[in-house]
Amino acid sequence: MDYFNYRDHQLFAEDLPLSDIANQYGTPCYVYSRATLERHYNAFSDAAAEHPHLICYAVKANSNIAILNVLARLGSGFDIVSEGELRRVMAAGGDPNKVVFSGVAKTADEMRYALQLGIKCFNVESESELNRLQQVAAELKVMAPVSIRVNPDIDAKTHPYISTGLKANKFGIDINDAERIYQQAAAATNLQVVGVDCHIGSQLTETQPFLDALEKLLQLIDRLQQQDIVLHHIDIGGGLGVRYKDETPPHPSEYAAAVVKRLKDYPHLTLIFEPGRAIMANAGILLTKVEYIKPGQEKNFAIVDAAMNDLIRPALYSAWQEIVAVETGAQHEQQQYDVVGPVCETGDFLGKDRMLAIAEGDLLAVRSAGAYGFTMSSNYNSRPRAAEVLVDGGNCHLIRQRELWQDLWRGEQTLP
Ligand SMILES: Cc1ncc(COP(=O)(O)O)c(C=O)c1O
Ligand SMILES: N[C@@H](CCCC[NH3+])C(=O)O
Repeated sequence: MDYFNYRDHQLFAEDLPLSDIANQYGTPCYVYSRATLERHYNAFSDAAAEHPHLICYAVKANSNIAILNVLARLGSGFDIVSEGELRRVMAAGGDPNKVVFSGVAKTADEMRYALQLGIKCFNVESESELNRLQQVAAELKVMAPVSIRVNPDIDAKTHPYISTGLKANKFGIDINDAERIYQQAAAATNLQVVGVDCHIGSQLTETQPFLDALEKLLQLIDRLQQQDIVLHHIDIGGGLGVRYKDETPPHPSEYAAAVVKRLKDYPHLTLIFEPGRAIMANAGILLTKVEYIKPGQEKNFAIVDAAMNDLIRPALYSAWQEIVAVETGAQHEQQQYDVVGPVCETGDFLGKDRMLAIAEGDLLAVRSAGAYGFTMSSNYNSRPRAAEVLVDGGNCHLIRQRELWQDLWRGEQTLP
């Protein structure tokens, strides 16, 4: 259920027809629904209400500062993976004290910036990173809050490119080494052990792998407690999947409730979630226009003005996202199309073998595009990046203007 629904054969975003948005802002254009993202956030926080918790929205899913600001107003914290993301959180009015810093390659400069702001904790992913953090914190004469991101070696049963909790993945510290690293952290002069963290993958459609990872983390917490290393929070990462086609992931409230239930004997442990996709994917669509219809012997192509540079998920993961006509009133013949973009790559498609009743000039909406859509977009083929708008009831706000031609070569120079 979302706020992108048809009224009289016209697809709306909340109370606005998408065709009006296309007229005003042009295409391709990302359109987000404030009510949808707020509802998703609240589903997590309501279900976890009885346990101390913090939702740290994963900024990488959609990092527009208007989106971050909406979440910050709800009390959200943020999971970041770079100084750029942290700077966005600050620009959006986020609270640095609710920021957790993940990522396998934090630089000394990034650590310095985050320490000066006073973030909640560093999710440390290797022994070398721990040593570097100690050194940087010592230089600044501060204590760095540390949580070890453990790799629990659990199969998230998702696409291999987005599975992160297996021994073969680059993420986190092997759970079997974790105790030793915690002892090292506890003994360090400028590190303060505050928590434990894991993130086993993205687009998970079952609760069980999360509960299996949680179990391993709790066992580790118990072992650490026996060594007088007491943790204040447990961060179980993000990764909850959404319905793109016919997947049946648990609802955020069901998932959060299952986790909270398991933590009832750990009332002192604050529970942290790092959801990205579950909050944003179905809160956004990519609006695009059919430029040409190109019939063929083997395939019909609907060539649209959005491309893999705008939305790379189909090209990168063979991801399936629903594509629908924005207006369904006209009596065009229904045909099977590959919906493709203008980029010079055979892999440039948004969807294959889709039944659509459309004509040139019609608008299409690619659904479930609010997460890992704009943030993974590029300027390939010198295509300015799309506009982004946020719909709030009957109002529409331009939250990122379409890039201008001169943005394409900003910072470049010809030889003297
Ligand atoms: C450390 C970390 N936390 C949270 C997320 C958010 O994941 P998702 O969008 O699947 O909820 C990711 C990305 O997978 C991540 O790498
Ligand atoms: N970008 C991926 C998910 C990767 C998650 C990042 N840790 C996607 O679109 O599905």
